[in-house]
Amino acid sequence: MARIRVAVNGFGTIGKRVAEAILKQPDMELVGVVKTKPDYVAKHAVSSGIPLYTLSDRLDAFREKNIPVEGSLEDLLEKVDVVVDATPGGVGKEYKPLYERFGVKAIFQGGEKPEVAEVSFNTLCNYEEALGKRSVRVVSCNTTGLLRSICSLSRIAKIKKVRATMVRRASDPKEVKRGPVNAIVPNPVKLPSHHALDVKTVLPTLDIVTTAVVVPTTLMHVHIVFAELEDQVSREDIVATFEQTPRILLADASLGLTSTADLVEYARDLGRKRYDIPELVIWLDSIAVLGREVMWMQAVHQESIVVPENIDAIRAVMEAAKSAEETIRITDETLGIMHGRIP
Ligand SMILES: NC(=O)C1=CN([C@@H]2O[C@H](COP(=O)(O)OP(=O)(O)OC[C@H]3O[C@@H](n4cnc5c(N)ncnc54)[C@H](O)[C@@H]3O)[C@@H](O)[C@H]2O)C=CC1
Ligand SMILES: O=C(OP(=O)(O)O)[C@H](O)COP(=O)(O)O
Repeated sequence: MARIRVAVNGFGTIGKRVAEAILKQPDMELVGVVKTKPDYVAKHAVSSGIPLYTLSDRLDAFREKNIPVEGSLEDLLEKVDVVVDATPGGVGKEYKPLYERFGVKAIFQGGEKPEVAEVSFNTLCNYEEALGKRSVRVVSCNTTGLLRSICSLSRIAKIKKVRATMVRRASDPKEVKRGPVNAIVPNPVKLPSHHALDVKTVLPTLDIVTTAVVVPTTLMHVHIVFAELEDQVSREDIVATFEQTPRILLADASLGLTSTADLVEYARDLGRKRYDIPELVIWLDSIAVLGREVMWMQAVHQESIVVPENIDAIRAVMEAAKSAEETIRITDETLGIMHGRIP
């Protein structure tokens, strides 16, 4: 069968990771990526063999810097079946009419409003809703983390309600203009935070409320989650469910995995590129059951958690895998994504 021809528009934190993940898929071809700036990232992409394109009014800027480009975004869209839009939040919607004009299916990111796409997406929760769609929005990193654990828990229990607090990282490591440097910032002060609404774009009937603060770290987000279940479920069953769910790792604090810094150090020890952790990490010791209430703490590596979902979304819109299980098997094997306990 012919491989799915894919473009990536926007080659930043998410775009470069998704592009590299596409290169590892047996059923996909990375036809090219679009960069706006003729900088070191563009030069490195070229030297890594990634075909580079730019916006039509930027071609000269690349030539002036002697960075070879294959053509414009429009040239690239002529050649592909799917575009992954990884431009900054809100920019993707500006491109939507162009993608439609070229008859190219589009995967958008969580920084876009839900209306940008026909469906908001998380593989474990609603893979089949995205089958054959023209546009899909992969929800943002915090929402992806919440959805993974909620949909895992839903396998063994009916969830009555979820209340969760997001402790958000201040910026990604490469960003130099964001803060706070020395404060904890309610985000927003007026409750609730937007994350629950985003979860509801995938699970519309779930009773969920979220709050958030931003803290001075770049490594990962941390969530403190409380769920009330319709029936009582044992801690053992909850641990077993998380343990058996793809893309969830359980971290054992008694082995020293007590913070996001330890998780990142472990990813470094694994030799993972950019210390990426596309798995959701749940602290084993934090999982507690009080009657029908369950609580746990989980960590989200914001730069990489949505990468596997982007790959699955490509398969979904092209109907190249009929079920979540089928796409997860390929994506997780090719990207080395684990589940179970660390280590
Ligand atoms: N960084 C994160 O933690 C996460 C980000 N997201 C979402 O992913 C999307 C992308 O975010 P990041 O990768 O973090 O942003 P980024 O700023 O790292 O990357 C965006 C890239 O798009 C380029 N760009 C800017 N304007 C463009 C245009 N008009 N056409 C083509 N390219 C353009 C920028 O130069 C940059 O290379 C956003 O919707 C964001 O909300 C989702 C999950 C996590
Ligand atoms: O935390 C994130 O999004 P989310 O809180 O909407 O899930 C992403 O990392 C992007 O966050 P940003 O808008 O602080 O760059």
